[in-house]
Amino acid sequence: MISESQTNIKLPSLDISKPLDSCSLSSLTAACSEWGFFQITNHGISKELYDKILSLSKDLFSLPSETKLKLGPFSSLKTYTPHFIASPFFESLRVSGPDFAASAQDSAEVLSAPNISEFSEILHEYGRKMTEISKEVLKLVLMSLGAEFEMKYYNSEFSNCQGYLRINNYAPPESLEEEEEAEGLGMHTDMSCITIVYQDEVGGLQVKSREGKWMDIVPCEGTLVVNIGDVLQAWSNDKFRSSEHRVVLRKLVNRFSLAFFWCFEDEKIILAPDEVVGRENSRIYKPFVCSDYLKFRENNEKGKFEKVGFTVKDFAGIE
Ligand SMILES: O=C(O)CCC(=O)C(=O)O
Ligand SMILES: [Fe+2]
Repeated sequence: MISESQTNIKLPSLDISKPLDSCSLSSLTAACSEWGFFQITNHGISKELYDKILSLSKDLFSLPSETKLKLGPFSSLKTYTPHFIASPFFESLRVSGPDFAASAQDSAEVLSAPNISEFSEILHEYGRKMTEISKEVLKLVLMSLGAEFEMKYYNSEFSNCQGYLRINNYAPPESLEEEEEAEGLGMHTDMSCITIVYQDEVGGLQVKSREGKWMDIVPCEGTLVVNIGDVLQAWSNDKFRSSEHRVVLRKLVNRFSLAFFWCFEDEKIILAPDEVVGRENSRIYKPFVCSDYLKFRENNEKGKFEKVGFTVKDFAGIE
């Protein structure tokens, strides 16, 4: 169990329904390099949509473990991560794009879920919307390097990105005392380009500062949390930071989140363009194939999320 002092951080909140002014862009630049986290508003995902996914997903998560394990690590679909893999208090269902409807339907059918077509339709809608949001947000992140970077590199480097969603269900141990916390999801970095999280009002998401202090990312209604992943950190030659983060749970409070990962295609060769590195800086990473890094992480983690020492720098960093 954890007991450390935490502090809140104030991340910029960008209204993505209108063009960003130069002030917002510079706060985005600062947030991407300092925290690797920022927030977005006016994204078009309604609370109703989230609540519908929550209610349908709760039905699935409340099925008996034997049923859910039909989608478990040893089944053919492998869309379900049971308790005790990432943490004892975490389970998750993966819905993959680009055909989110088909992916959701396949899992729901295996579970003989009660509302298969509703589940499939609602995830189609969420996946489609998050795909559009991810593209827009990635463009903004590139613009934060300078206006020309989006024009130059968005189409050539990022147009084959793909998304997948993790529906995360957290339940703290019953034995937890009043002031105690449990790790719902251990410290890790994401392997994506960017991740967009819809967290509920419970809170518990924390990011590690450069000084090693855990900081709370306090939920705010209507606001999604965006973070930079490892492959974008490498592509940006460390101009953007893929920060370690985790989720802590408090007594008797369940938590539910939707994490959407926007990733390079498997065969993508990740290499920071010279212009991104900049003449005055040296190159930090060797070129690498995206799926080789994902395999490196999987093999080294033995099913776990975290483990320091297996970062993109360990994998492709130039000494
Ligand atoms: O549940 C959350 O808020 C974050 C989840 C997360 O970090 C992840 O799934 O990678
Ligand atoms: Fe994460």
